[in-house]
Amino acid sequence: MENVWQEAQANLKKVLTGQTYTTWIDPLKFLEATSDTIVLEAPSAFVQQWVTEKYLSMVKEAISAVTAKSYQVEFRIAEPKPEPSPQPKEEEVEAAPPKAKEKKAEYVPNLNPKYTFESFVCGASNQFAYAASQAVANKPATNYNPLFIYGGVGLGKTHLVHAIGNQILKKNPKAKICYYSSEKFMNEMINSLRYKKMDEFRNKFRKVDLLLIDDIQFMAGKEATQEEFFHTFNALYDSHKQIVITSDKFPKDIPGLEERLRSRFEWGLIADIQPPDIETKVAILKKKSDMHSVNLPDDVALFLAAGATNNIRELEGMLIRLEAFASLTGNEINLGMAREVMKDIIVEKTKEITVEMIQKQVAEHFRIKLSELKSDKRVKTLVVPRQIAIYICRELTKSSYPEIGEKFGGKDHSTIIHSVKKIEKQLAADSEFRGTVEEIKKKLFT
Ligand SMILES: Nc1ncnc2c1ncn2[C@@H]1O[C@H](COP(=O)(O)OP(=O)(O)OP(=O)(O)O)[C@@H](O)[C@H]1O
Repeated sequence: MENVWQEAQANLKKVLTGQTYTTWIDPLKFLEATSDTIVLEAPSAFVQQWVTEKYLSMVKEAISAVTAKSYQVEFRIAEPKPEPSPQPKEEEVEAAPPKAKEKKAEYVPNLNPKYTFESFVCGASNQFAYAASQAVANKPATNYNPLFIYGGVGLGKTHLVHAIGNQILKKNPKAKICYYSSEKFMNEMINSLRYKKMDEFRNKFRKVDLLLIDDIQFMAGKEATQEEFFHTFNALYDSHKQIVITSDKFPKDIPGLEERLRSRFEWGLIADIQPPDIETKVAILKKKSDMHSVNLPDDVALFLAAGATNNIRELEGMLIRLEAFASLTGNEINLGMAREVMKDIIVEKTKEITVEMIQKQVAEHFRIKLSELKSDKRVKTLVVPRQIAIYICRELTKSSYPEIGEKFGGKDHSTIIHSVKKIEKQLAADSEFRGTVEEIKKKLFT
């Protein structure tokens, strides 16, 4: 299987820019494979996170192109070297004076600069967590300490936590900020125990201004880690330093979390992130495509948002797949391309939409009878809805012009073509009209 990964890498090299390949794909090493999963080693949690977010679907596709079978891809972070990661070189020099050590690299903030408040789309589902994060970033360790953000997978917890860090860093470039996943906290603690460096480990965390701990639920059941974290928490809290914690669950619902930690997590503010509504998903897609300087038409954004799960990471994966396809083929993104590229991913939703559903939705929207919509009556109040319905049928179903004509009271295909052209023209010229058509389509998808 190692060969498979090498071949997949070679294929990815052909489609990615040199820098992207060298930075993200080349460092991934094959570790092992089962009948349905390939495990790769990432050199750091950051690389793992980035690849998962940006290139996972491409990686999976590259593997399945070689094996003709689809595999899950899992990552393992490379074992930390005996010296803890943020300042390995410093720590090798045992004799170096402690102050010099601390100044140099102890608090190099491992924040993703792209995760900022500006790049975060605020909607009804995440408004509370967003506002709480901004409050903390503007006045750390004042009102909301700790800030505990919880929500389902891929809903933006990590993004918000980095945004807090980035914002604080912007105001105070010397701020000592430490972002750790609870897993990394545990691994580093184990290593420090093993190499008798616990004092260093403790000091590092206890001197920070802002401690960001992601996915605290992984500490569940790990008593020694919780004990250590408990002391870190107390030390920081007592010296009025801000702590931000994320989890996939409310503190009370994390099994195997010690009571004393749980109660501390409830001392500050607990803010939840709910699954996004369709408008927020569309807004996120539009923002991400703008950031990539890619033109994503509204109807395509709506199609992706309606077909995606609530996990924004998956939504981003779809966008990246589409962008990659458009760039590799040299074509503009449009709805037809999106349906083709997503056909294995968004199967259900596209199949569901039928001519009958569209007719019903349009008739309801314009408050006319279904029989009137299909009739030959030439009054404007019927002609426009009819043409809109025909246009949407052509766009969202696989029906041919004659088939659509048949379902609109036996109209011939030239009438159908004329209707589609008419609507296309009006869509290009009239934004209010575009809004009406989008609204009808949105109702069909939801
Ligand atoms: N509201 C949003 N606006 C812009 N991007 C978002 C938003 N919510 C999530 N994302 C993006 O979705 C991706 C996944 O988000 P993130 O990693 O923060 O989720 P998470 O809740 O921490 O997931 P996990 O539970 O797996 O740790 C990131 O690329 C992030 O930028």
